[in-house]
Amino acid sequence: MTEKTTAELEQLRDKIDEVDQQLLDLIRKRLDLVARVGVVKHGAGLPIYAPQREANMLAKRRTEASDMGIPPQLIEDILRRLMRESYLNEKDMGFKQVKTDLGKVVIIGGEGALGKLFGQMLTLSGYQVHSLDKDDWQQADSILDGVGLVLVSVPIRLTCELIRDKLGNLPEHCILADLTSVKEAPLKAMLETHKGPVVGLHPMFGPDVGSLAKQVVVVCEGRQPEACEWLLEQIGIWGARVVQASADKHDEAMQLVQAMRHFSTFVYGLNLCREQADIASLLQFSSPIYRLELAMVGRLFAQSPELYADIIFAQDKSQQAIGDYLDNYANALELLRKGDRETFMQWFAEVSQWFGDFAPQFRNESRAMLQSVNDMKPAH
Ligand SMILES: C=C(O[C@@H]1C=C(C(=O)O)C=C[C@H]1O)C(=O)O
Repeated sequence: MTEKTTAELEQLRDKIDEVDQQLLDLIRKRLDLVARVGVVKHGAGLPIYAPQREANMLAKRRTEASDMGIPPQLIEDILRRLMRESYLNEKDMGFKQVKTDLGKVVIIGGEGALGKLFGQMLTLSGYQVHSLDKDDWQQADSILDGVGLVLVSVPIRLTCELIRDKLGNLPEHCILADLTSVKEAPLKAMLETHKGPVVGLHPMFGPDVGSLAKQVVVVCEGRQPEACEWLLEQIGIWGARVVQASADKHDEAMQLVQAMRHFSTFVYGLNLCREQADIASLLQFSSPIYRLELAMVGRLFAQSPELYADIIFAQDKSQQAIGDYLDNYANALELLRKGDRETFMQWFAEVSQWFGDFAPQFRNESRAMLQSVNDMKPAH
């Protein structure tokens, strides 16, 4: 069905089209300038992401927007979206190589998605990168000859055994690092197997990020941190923030951040499936927050069962965290069964108070997210 229109409306729309074309010209101009920034940064070895510059620029544009009767949040949204594009653009220019006399980088599991991403970033930074996968172990000696960094990026359940079985003979100066999402056990395996520099890394993002700008990489110190410093600087140049943590603290946080989170998402999906929910009609009735929630649950099941089984089953201690969740769920369900609204509201207030300033902060952050979920809804 064609939409209704009038001659006057069409005239105005022609003018809007002209303005949008001017916007395109301006965006092209901005992208070209950003590409030149990429070249300059590459030459000077500067990080792709410049938070101070962004904050200053956004503050100025917001004030100018206000003066012009434009909502400041509108220009901020537009600029943030453009800046996301800048990171991708600047990335293609390559990055400064922090360590020029490293020798080879060998990524074990370099054909996996995360291994590939790190391989790409290292190659863009001028390193000679080789991948060593399942079928390559006969040629391991030649692949590992002259290696300066070994990056282990294999499924969690294989990591420790692989380190112990295969990596006992690395050159003493070589850095041994891993990208596993638990840290205590792999770090222990690396320290026991290799005598040289060791560092544990956990990239807190999936392989589909496009650019590392603003992403977080957790770093757990192993041995000879001074020998690993260049690697952290290199990751910083890719735009990521390096967060130091002890392996046990990291793993403890992961019980909630990963194991519990993914497990409850899994159960949510399992429940929808077993209840035979009709997703298409749920979407029709969905509010933005429900759409976002369904998207977060659904995206889990678009990925590999092994990956999530690995993360959830990796730590025995996760059972405790997940068990506690079940207890709280059962207790809350009991209130519902008894019709005890009073206690429900008391608990609610207790949690609100405990969230403190985070509660309003999250409310603001989620408002912007929910609005963009609504913007992205397909036409019906
Ligand atoms: C273009 C730059 O790189 C990044 C992108 C920016 C942008 O698109 O305006 C601003 C700051 C940086 O995070 C820059 O540093 O100026």
